[in-house]
Amino acid sequence: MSRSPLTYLGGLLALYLLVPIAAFVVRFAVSDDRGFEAPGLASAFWTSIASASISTAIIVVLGVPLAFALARSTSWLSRAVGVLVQLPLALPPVMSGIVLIYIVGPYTWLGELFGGELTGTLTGIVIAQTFVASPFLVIAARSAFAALDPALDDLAATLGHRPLARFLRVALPAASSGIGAGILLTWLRALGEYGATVLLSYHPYSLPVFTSVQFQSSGIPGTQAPTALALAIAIVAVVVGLIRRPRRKATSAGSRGTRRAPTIVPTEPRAALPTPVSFALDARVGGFHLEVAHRAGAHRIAILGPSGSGKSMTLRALAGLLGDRAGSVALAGEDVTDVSTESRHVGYVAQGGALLPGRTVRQQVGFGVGTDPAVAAWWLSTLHLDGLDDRLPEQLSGGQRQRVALASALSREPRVVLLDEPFSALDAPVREELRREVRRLQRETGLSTVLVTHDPEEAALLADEILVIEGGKILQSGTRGEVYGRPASPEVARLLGIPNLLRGVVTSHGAFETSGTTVPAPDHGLPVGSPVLWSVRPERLRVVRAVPSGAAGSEAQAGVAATVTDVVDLGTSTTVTVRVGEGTELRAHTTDVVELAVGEAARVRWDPAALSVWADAAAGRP
Ligand SMILES: Nc1ncnc2c1ncn2[C@@H]1O[C@H](COP(=O)(O)OP(=O)(O)OP(=O)(O)O)[C@@H](O)[C@H]1O
Repeated sequence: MSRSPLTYLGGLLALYLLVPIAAFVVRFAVSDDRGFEAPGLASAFWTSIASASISTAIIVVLGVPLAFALARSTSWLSRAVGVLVQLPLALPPVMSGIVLIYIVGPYTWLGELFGGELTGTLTGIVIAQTFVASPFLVIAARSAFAALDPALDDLAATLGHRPLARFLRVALPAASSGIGAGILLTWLRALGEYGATVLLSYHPYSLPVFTSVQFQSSGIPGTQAPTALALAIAIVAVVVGLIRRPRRKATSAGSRGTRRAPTIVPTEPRAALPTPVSFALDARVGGFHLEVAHRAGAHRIAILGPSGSGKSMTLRALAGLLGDRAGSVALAGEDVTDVSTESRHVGYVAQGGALLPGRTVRQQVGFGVGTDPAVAAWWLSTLHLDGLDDRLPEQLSGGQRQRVALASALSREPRVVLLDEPFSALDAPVREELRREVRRLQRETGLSTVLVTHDPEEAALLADEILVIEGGKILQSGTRGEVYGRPASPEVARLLGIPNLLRGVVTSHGAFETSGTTVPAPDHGLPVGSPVLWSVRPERLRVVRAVPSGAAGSEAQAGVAATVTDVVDLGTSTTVTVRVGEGTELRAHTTDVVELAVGEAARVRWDPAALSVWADAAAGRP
């Protein structure tokens, strides 16, 4: 162990906490009369056990829903309630007893209603303990609920589960370890409660009150037995709290023994009808305004945009997760704006592929309301998940998790699947494999998809229609060919990842000048002298070795003179960077064998029709 000052400081506190207990244990061990025969001890012990258990049960039933509500809401009311319910922690317990007397004392309205039975009884002890111990559970459970991934609730909603089912079947199990620790702490606090109890119910004696009475009547020796009992309970409780549920191990198909799941014959889902998604969204979340509209012509669309552009928000709105005020949504022409998420029959694979904690792969894919187990089994097999049925999420690789998330969404036979950057966290080979898998499913099962991505290649691979968005607004939408072939603006070209985005000035209707070089271009209709931005896709450029002027015909001299500045061999293709004119760089991409070297003179050629040209608004001229 390191001997830093921190170790000594921490050790000092540990000693301070342990030495008194050790001193008591030594005295207790050598004592002749430990006082276990004292009248009233057993009754005080059982009174404390019973009252602490009853008050903990009350706190759990009422406190867990309260903690859930506090964790989910960000309203000022919820924040205020969150602070107020912690007050009994800050109030000295005796004062808690005093404030309680104002409500349940024998001469209050409530006290009289119950014939004075709310004080001086077991009920009184329970009331005192419940008041003092509640904050322990509420704080622990609220933290446990707040730590849950909100995507789990969205996932369960899109799988058809209503709010109460989501609370009971998703949130509660996922937060159970934090809540369990809170329950233990609450029970121990209730058991040890003295200050409020002594004011509300001096009789019957609880263990702490009995100990105090013993101390006053017979001094320290009479307190040994109750103290030893309390210490034993505390030790047992701490040990119970430390025991972790054994982690379930993955079991192979052959090792499940007699508890094998019934064999299900996989059944292919019904043929899916192409479901184009049209929408007109207008939603504000925080300070962000999403205003996007699209009338779909295809049933495979991609939403492409930079981080924070509103892609996920669009997908959440399509799933109904932003409520019906977020704008209108139609699936295959049918207006579903007023249809709740649970009934929309839209599959949703959240960013990172959220899976339900503590549930096996088989349970995950069968979790959707109304899911046919045979169809779920078919998707497990189709997505190559055979043999992983009994694995828990943490026992899966990233690619397997993503497949399970997809299988869960598909098993409910949704009309359309919303995929939020489904492959972003995967390494290149797995990403490539899964993309091909989804593409195959689109082709073979007629799967309708809305894909969110910031990867132009992925969008092109998995969608026929592309929406490019930025800042919550659509920059361009259209077919893949339209968007990729003719980016509507320099911003779109940038988001499509086209590296050759350059400035120039129009010199004639078929050309402009960039860095002292004349660039052949399509007839753009801009007046001579206009500043322009232009771009050309790297794969549309061809770089060839320069031949000495006069050594060959005009064919060899075609294109623009350039110098090779970099050659990157990517294995199956090559990227060549060249400098043209006074420092402008162009990047070319080719699958041909490249024999050029850095520093070599070259000529770069392109079909003028391959250039996109825009008036450079930023230059302040038309
Ligand atoms: N609950 C929220 N409260 C306030 N602002 C939010 C909330 N959720 C999202 N935003 C903001 O809305 C904008 C759009 O968020 P969104 O998650 O849709 O972006 P995105 O395009 O999916 O980004 P990324 O690619 O990084 O996931 C962001 O600026 C984000 O900060």
